[in-house]
Amino acid sequence: MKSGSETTGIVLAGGKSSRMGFEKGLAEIQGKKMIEWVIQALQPVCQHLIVISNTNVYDYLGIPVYSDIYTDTGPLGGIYTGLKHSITSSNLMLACDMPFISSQVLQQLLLEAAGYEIVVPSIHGQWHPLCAHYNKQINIKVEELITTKVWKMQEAIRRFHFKEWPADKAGFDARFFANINTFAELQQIQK
Ligand SMILES: Nc1nc2c(ncn2[C@@H]2O[C@H](COP(=O)(O)OP(=O)(O)OP(=O)(O)O)[C@@H](O)[C@H]2O)c(=O)[nH]1
Repeated sequence: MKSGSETTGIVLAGGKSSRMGFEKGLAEIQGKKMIEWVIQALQPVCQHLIVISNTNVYDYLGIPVYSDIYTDTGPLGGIYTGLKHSITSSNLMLACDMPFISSQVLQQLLLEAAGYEIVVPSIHGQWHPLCAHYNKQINIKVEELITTKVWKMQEAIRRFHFKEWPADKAGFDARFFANINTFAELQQIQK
């Protein structure tokens, strides 16, 4: 394990992208792929970066890509695989379809992390568990939840010592946390 002050950025890109119709991390917004926007935001605040995906389309990024240990278990399965491969206690989990996230939000989230197993940002009470801080030590319990089919993120998070961080009260608005799921949403953004 690396020193306590280091953080791993874990990009979740192992979903089916069925609503987008193609691998959504590769969708382009202002000349850059969504996953590249996400990595750009993570880079200044993370010493290590990994991607969790079940294809080789992200190999070109030049950062380690790992495939899900438990398949078809949704984001929680991706979180498990990410934490398993992480070599730091501190981990920023980020979905590949959140291109508007910023380093400033992530930096602030890191400052909120001490003393909790999970810190989940919220905007007007709406949680964003796929842009959140996770301690590696929770992974044994995450595996238990997966194998007992507790796959819903909110239900899973409530089993841990967690904190909700109201990001709106810190001056960040919903746009930072927007995720792009459909081709129509992508076209709207590209206009
Ligand atoms: N590693 C991994 N990531 C996942 C998995 N399911 C979803 N994700 C990621 O979690 C984020 C949110 O995923 P969703 O949009 O809910 O699901 P999706 O399967 O990607 O997309 P849809 O098929 O359109 O629902 C995205 O970054 C996904 O890549 C999974 O089984 N494994």
